[in-house]
Amino acid sequence: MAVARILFTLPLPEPFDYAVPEGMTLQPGSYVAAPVGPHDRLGIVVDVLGDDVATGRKLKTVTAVYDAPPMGAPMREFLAWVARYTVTHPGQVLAMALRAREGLLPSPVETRYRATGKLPDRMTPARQKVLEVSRTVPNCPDLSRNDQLWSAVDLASAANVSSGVVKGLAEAGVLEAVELETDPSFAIPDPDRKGAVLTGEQAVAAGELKAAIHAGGFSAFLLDGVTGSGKTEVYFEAIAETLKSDPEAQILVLLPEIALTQAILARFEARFGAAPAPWHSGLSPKDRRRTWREAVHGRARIVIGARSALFLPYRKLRLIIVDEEHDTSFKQEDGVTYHARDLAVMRAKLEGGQVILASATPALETAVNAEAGRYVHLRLAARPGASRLPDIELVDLRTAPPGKGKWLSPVLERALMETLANGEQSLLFLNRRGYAPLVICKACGERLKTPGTENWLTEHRYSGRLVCHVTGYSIPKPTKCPQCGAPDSLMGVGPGVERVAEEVRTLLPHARIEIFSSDTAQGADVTRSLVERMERSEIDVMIGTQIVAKGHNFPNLTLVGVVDADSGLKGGDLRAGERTYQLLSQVAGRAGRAERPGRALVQTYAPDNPAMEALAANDRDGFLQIERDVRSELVLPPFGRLAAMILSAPSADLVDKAALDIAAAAPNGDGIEVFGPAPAPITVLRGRHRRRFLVKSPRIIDLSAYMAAWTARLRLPSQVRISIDIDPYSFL
Ligand SMILES: Nc1ncnc2c1ncn2[C@@H]1O[C@H](COP(=O)(O)OP(=O)(O)OP(=O)(O)O)[C@@H](O)[C@H]1O
Ligand SMILES: [Zn+2]
Repeated sequence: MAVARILFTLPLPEPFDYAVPEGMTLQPGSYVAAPVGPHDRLGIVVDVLGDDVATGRKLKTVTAVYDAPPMGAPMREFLAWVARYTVTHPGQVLAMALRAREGLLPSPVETRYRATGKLPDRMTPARQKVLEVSRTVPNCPDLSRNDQLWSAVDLASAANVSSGVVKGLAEAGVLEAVELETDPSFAIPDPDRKGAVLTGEQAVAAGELKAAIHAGGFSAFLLDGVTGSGKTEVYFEAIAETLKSDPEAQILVLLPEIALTQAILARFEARFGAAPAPWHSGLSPKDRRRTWREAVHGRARIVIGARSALFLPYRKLRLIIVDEEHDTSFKQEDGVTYHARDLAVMRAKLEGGQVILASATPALETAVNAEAGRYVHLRLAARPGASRLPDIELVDLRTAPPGKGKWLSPVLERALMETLANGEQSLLFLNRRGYAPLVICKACGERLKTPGTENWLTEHRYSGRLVCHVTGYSIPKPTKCPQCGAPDSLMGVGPGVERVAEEVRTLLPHARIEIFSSDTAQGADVTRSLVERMERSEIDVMIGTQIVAKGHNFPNLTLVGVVDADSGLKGGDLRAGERTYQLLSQVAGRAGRAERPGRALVQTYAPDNPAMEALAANDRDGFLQIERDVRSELVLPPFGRLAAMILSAPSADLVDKAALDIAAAAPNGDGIEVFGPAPAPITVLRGRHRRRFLVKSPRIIDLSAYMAAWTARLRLPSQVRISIDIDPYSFL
């Protein structure tokens, strides 16, 4: 009797041995169910051993094996690598790969009906009505995909008859029952359809990618092109080449904020004649199960998704594209913390495929890797056709301040009026949702916060509520101060998009104005309609948060105004300058994407900040050079390593006491510095008080191993939880 070593989707430190029953064939990667305690649990086989291992042991037996292609060795290696790197149990990482386990079962089927063309021997008015509604669908091989077929219930209700009539017609052979898969396969993309005629430099970049795909084996590329230079068109060529080179190849495209950028799906469909398989947190359980199953069986050829799509167990992943690779939403901060860009490179390496990191403003980490020759550096310096990069001007708010109670300086006001007069569109960017980011009491000075935390409440006029953007806590706006009881004393301070919209309405009373933020664009339909109206020039001024910054092509947009360029520079974040530069050049890059030239006006109180100077001079490489010098001087990433340990407990006392014990247990290590404990970036989250240690080391040190050794020594009360964040992105 063989023995299977099984890793479960549970936070357990190691796999367990089980007896394989007679007649069951397992191999490494097989998906199985086996008893753990009183229940059957899902797991994968990591190894199959001979019967000598079973000798003298009483083993439980594997219950069932699922009918799915076993998880491949590169994927299993990937999961093990991630567990080690992120200092988590392998079973927890496995659970991320098996998020839609219902996809292990075949698609459910439902019975639908087609009219065969045969007429009933006896016609009645009720039967007549059914025949009028139902369609005569020819019995072709593709029938199982046909969504024009009716279910019995729908057909009966559309014909306004009882379902007995439908049943009778089916028995008489007039209608035929067809079993339809509830989760059909995705249409197969066609790589031979015509793409754009590439410009010279686009063709050079595409040529290098195709050559690498043709040669096979791991390679990594930085596709570095200014906004609107056609990076998407270039990676479409790489996708087409991959599809052509291997009839089973699968391609993963990672995009930030995928749920919000529906336009890209339409672009894929136009290019390949088939919509890609989507994967993101907004999918229904049914769609999730469908994409998961199709990825596992290798039938989803192009998957486009958010960071977690990297953990799908593809059957044959050949190419990964990380679009907007600098985007911080690729960093997962909750649970198993990881950066999808870094993991994408590792996954491609283990799969022996290619990875393309695309950006107009690469992360410093990526730029350094490209310079060191670890990535092939492909550049696109120009926009195709008549389109030019926008001029970026800084508006010094110290010398040209907005009027009292306003947020737009006279320079920006004039530009908005001119743009409207020219029949062109403007975009105002402000990364603050709601009306005002802070509410204070005029009588007593109280700042309204989420109870038990230091998080300010944001005023939302649209909904009449005060909302905490960190915890989600929200209340109707009180009519009197909760602290001193003064009536009508609460006042919103600072600008949010709603307040800026109010100001623009006063300035341009006849303009069509819309707010685009995650509050107004709830759901894919609303988002799509906003984007389409903007594309068709049915909106004159759009006021948006960072969700407008990415991916959109608005041909008639010629003015971008950045309301508060400095907001991202506050706080002691290691990447604050870099992030500000990236976000602002991306927003500015929305202007002038078609024939008409665009410009960007950037309001700032810090025009001599290096990020602002570089932005105005369009000197990205100069900016990266300064960042690089600072970080290498301070031995910060990518020239050194950082890790955080976050501990939390239900009370401040408990967490502070645990922090002392944890500090005392920190192992000594050459060149390793431990800072803290300090309050974590979010001090109180879901009722738990949080503290943080920050660990810094030179590059050559295996910081994951250090953190693992540290946590292994700890014996903590059960109410105290710790989590490790290797290469953290949130500070203070
Ligand atoms: N060779 C070409 N011929 C015609 N149109 C092109 C060509 N290359 C790009 N375009 C068009 O130019 C616009 C910008 O291209 P694309 O979106 O691929 O650029 P991008 O570099 O990915 O932009 P961003 O940095 O904003 O994401 C698109 O509308 C695209 O269809
Ligand atoms: Zn008060």
